[in-house]
Amino acid sequence: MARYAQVQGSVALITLTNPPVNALSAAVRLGITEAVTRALRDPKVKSVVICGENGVFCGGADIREFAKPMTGPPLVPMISAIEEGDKPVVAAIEGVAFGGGLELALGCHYRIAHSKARVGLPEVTLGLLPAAGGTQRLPRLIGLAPALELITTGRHVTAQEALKLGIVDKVTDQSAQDLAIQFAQEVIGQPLLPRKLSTQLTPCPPDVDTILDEAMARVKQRARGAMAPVACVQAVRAAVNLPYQAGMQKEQELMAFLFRSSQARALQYCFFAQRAVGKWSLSSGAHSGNSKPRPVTKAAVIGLGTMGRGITVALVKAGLSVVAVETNKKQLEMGKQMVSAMLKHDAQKMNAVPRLDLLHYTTDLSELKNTDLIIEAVFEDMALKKEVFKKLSSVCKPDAVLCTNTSGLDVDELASVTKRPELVVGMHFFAPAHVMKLLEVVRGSRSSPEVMATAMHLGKRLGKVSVVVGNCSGFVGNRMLRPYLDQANFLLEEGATPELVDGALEEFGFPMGVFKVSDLSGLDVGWRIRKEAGLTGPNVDPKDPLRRRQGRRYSPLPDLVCEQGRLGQKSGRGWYLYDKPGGRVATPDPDIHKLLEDYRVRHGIRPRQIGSQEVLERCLFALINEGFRVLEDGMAMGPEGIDMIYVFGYGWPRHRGGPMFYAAMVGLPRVLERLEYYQQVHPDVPHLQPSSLLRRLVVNGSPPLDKWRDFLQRPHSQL
Ligand SMILES: CCCCCCC[C@H](O)CC(=O)SCCNC(=O)CCNC(=O)[C@H](O)C(C)(C)COP(=O)([O-])OP(=O)([O-])OC[C@H]1O[C@@H](n2cnc3c(N)ncnc32)[C@H](O)[C@@H]1OP(=O)([O-])[O-]
Ligand SMILES: NC(=O)c1ccc[n+]([C@@H]2O[C@H](COP(=O)([O-])OP(=O)(O)OC[C@H]3O[C@@H](n4cnc5c(N)ncnc54)[C@H](O)[C@@H]3O)[C@@H](O)[C@H]2O)c1
Repeated sequence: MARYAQVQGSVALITLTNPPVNALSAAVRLGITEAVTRALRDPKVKSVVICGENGVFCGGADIREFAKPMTGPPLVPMISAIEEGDKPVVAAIEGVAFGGGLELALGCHYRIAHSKARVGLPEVTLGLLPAAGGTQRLPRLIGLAPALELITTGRHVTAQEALKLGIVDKVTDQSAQDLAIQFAQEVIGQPLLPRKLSTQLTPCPPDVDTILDEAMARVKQRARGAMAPVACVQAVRAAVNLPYQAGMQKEQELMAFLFRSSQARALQYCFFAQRAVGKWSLSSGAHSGNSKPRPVTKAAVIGLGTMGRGITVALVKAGLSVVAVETNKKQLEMGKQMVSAMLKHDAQKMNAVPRLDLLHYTTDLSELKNTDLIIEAVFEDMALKKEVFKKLSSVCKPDAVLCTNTSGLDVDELASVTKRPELVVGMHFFAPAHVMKLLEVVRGSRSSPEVMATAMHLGKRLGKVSVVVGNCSGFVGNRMLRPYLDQANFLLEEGATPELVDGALEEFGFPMGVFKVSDLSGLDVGWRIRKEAGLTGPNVDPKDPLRRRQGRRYSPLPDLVCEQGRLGQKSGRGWYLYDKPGGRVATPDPDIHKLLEDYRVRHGIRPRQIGSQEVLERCLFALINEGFRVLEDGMAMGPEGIDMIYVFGYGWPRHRGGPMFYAAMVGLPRVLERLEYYQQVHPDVPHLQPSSLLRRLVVNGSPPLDKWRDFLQRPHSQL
């Protein structure tokens, strides 16, 4: 797990060998410890180089080992032995030096990086802190403020920035290993003490307390209940206020606390779940390993509205040439301007040239003859979309992949109007499409494995977390959102206010509560959908009472709000009041409180005190319950997919792992018991009726989440 060689006569070369990222597993730590001891003891060795195999220095501690009892030599004494030795040790960083990997490099006396390498301390993203001396050595090396920023965000840093910050000593375009071997010979005999970071003081500006206090305020505001960023600041404070050994003690204490936390478990689960969803499989036996994506170099986007613009930007940024088609001349002009502005803005940030040359705009569908893949993003109207798909089917080359960005319409119905239903697939982006990382890849009943592979591969090229989902109304994310929204509205009827509901959800960790999000997206969007579904407007069955639709409880409150012209941020008024149309700062609105009071009087509802616990249980457990139904219906590959959809598309706090992980943490019996309770109180709300999968899991002793698949009656039935 660590290879030892003597090169150039006097240099010991220690190579970490644990593919794919040379994580510091027990065997690697043992290998390094033995190799370093040998090098330090051998009188013929005058200096040492540590590098990693296959162009990767080290991806840090082996995260898989965190769930098991600790074995092998610990990292801290291993790194101390390197630093304390009397021979210069040079780290040759290629690929990445992350987490424990960078901490190992910081224990070395010199660091040389390849120009394409990246370094960083991403432990905070796993609910931890750098606990192999990173919080104590990095501030001593680069100063308080930059160290705080890197450790609390976990940001990856390029070799060039690392050189500027002083994290590495040299950057090369050639082999970092070769340069490190040469360098290791040149520094033999030079004083080592100034290179031993543990012996140095953290350079402190006069306003050190202000910097630390501001950093703490920043992480608390940004982290919304996440513990690791707070602990990171506390550990770095120790690097300023305490001698090295005492600082290390503090680092260990904080790590011990975080290591056992449910937040760390949730974040580490997210790390693996994010990777697991990329490895899709279908019930036919096709999977990511045996299905080849088609080459896509030229793409097209139909409709340059909100979504089309973002999708176009995302495609161009990934280097694809794009034909953008829009029928409405005004929209085309506006789309053009906005796409160019977004590309220029992005390029400016990256110090690059915007690739406007990759774009071609047209109003004519016949210009799509040579495109490999087309993404339709016209209005959410089945008849219109069918017309577009029919045309695409005759205009495009026979093997072109046809994708729809519909939010929830039937992909099979669209496929049925084409001559190539096997080449039709849903690519459901989230707004703004060039920013949001989630992509639902919707499998129609006839979508071929090759087309699934193509959509998933394209998602990866666009930098998305792509999740395969089944073709049901609302797919997975929007389908689960419905019971959540319903519960929020029912809570208003029963006595809550928008700010009470949002407050509880924000306290839980959502960046915005449900009513603030609705104001942001525009209340008319849902209003239009409800009208089309016959839930409000002229198509309502006259026999339905006002608060009942299609046999179940219905809250007309959102419709009443829209009828008053309150459409959300865009009209300056929605569930909240804004300073102007388009304003972003929400303030509670007495008019909404009055509307709610009048409504309750009109319907004879006695308002009651509603607490945060009820808000969370009713909104979140209803959503989770639908998640179990999604699994049961075979619309998702597993709970990991659902969780990644919510973390990357709906603002679910990552440190709570996603709704299904959260249910497992709360305990399935508890979720079931509360759903049963609320269902008794609200028998007219079918969403609260516990799913049979949830019941089955509880009856079977609530197995861990990775075993839930064994309890599905029709695993992967729709995929
Ligand atoms: C009390 C205890 C005291 C401990 C002391 C603390 C020490 C330290 O402070 C803690 C840490 O270092 S925490 C660690 C801090 N480090 C980090 O947070 C870095 C985490 N890693 C990354 O950011 C990315 O993987 C890379 C950028 C390294 C590569 O990206 P890429 O090229 O797109 O590739 P990819 O698809 O991403 O990964 C390929 C495969 O490798 C797998 N794997 C990866 N890293 C792993 C790890 N550390 N481990 C295990 N496995 C790891 C990954 O799951 C995948 O497996 P699969 O079975 O094939 O699916
Ligand atoms: N807005 C969102 O948050 C969001 C999120 C995910 C998915 N979606 C889905 O994406 C699709 C587009 O939504 P949007 O919000 O961008 O709509 P939008 O109203 O902003 O834009 C639709 C555009 O399509 C154009 N168009 C209409 N018919 C056309 C045709 N035949 N050929 C070319 N262009 C045509 C319109 O002129 C308009 O510019 C819908 O299916 C919607 O459900 C929307």
